[in-house]
Amino acid sequence: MDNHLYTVAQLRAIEASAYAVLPPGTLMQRAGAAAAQFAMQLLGERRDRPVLVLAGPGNNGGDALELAANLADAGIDALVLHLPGQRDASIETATAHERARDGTVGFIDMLPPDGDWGLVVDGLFGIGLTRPIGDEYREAIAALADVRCPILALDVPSGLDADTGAIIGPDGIAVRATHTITFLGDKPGLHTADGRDHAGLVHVEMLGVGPEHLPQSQARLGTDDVFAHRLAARRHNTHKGSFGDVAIVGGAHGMAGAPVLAARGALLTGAGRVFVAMLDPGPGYDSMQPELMFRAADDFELDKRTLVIGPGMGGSASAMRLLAKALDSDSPLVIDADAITLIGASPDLLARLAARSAPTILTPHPLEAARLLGKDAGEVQADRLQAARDMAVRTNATVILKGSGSVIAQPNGETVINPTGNAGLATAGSGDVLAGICGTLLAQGWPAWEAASGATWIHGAAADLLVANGVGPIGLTAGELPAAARAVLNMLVLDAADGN
Ligand SMILES: NC(=O)C1=CN([C@@H]2O[C@H](COP(=O)(O)OP(=O)(O)OC[C@H]3O[C@@H](n4cnc5c(N)ncnc54)[C@H](OP(=O)(O)O)[C@@H]3O)[C@@H](O)[C@H]2O)[C@H](O)CC1
Ligand SMILES: [K+]
Repeated sequence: MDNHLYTVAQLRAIEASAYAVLPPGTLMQRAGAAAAQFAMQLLGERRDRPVLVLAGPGNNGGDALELAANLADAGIDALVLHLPGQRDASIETATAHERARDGTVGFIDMLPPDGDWGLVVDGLFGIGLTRPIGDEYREAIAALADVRCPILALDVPSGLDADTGAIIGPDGIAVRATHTITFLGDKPGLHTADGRDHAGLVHVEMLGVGPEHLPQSQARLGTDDVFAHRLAARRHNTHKGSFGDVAIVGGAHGMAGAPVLAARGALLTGAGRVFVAMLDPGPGYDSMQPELMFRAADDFELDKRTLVIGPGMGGSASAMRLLAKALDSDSPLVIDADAITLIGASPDLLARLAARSAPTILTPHPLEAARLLGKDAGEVQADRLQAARDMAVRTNATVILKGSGSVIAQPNGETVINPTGNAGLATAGSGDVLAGICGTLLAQGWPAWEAASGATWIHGAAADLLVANGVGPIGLTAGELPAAARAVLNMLVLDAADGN
């Protein structure tokens, strides 16, 4: 599956390269036709209902006018609110406007208060949006808040930054589409930050443009292809030592829950043995999961096993000492939570981290990433791909920047946006479970890149499985994730065995 993601600059280059070999207007006509076909699918049985088409000042508006003309030709009652602004339209947009006018497209100059639409199409702005949306465009978008029918965004939901998924601000506004048909290539901004909430289901339409026009992309949308080759069915002749040891290092006084959740995540995704090396003795056992082996962190052997360090670890001197030891070890390492914060505050620990050669994964949330990058969380969220890449370079490790559309980056700049998961993951302890799953995959010999991509995909798919079974997203708890992750992993292994 071509799951590449292209920047606006790359899309402009694709457009220009295709433009050079096609008659003028061809791309827009193809975009309008493809969008109209998609719109008809969304209308389904409701083809007798009117379709509202918002057409903006540029070529995104041109796509919308082409769509409206195609819908009208198919007998649909297409009503266009055309907001051309002051600028002169491009030739292809003027042609599209003429075609719409010459057909049976209706033009309205304001939105009826009680529009009973079968579908609304957002053709206000696409990749050309350069500043916050205002004036009549803002009013039109605000009026969509009460709409109950599907909303189809053309190319990009108007108001969203196609590169970052941030709403172009300050004080910006963006269309909340249920579906987006995006042209010439998929965009990172549709899948991370505010992208998932505003793009809805994304359909990529290449407009007949072949691979010869496509540049090398650095970013991809995650699929299980990235790690499927690592999924091995279990042979009968094995023992618990065959599947690697994982040790969770953390658990300062009063913070026993985090390492326990990480340990359960590791155990239920297949680690052979799971230790919980606690800074503070804590309860000394997990009654729900007696398989977990509790030890005192201070005299626990950190070498020769995979470590997940940070859950509930706090910031004490002994925590720093343990972290330094772990960083200097040859053990595969997952660094989470308080351990990231400690590294962000200590150039010495950062230097030890960057000097590592064993597989290393960091799993920051935006605030932890901000601390390590010396930025604020808002700057990290304003460009999540860049923040994840910067952090991977600075730490010389694979980074999972968590959040809606988690971004996985490695020092060479390669980036994946994870497509699985839902709002239910925004719950205490969810990140601990992810760190544990990362630990298990590293313990089974997966390289850091596949382990990070795989763990993030499985962790999100576990939340999706729970929601599909009526658990959450409201009230979904981290403690429910490990068993769901186990189910997802075993389904993936079966699929891989069946060659799917
Ligand atoms: N070119 C082709 O063959 C194809 C293009 N595709 C579609 O085209 C858009 C990109 O079109 P473009 O005209 O570059 O830009 P937009 O339509 O997204 O934006 C329109 C112009 O609006 C102005 N602008 C920017 N921000 C604002 C704002 N906040 N308020 C008002 N106006 C704004 C800006 O012009 P300025 O000169 O005012 O800066 C924009 O240029 C792409 O997304 C596709 O939908 C087809 O995909 C393929 C064929
Ligand atoms: K749009």
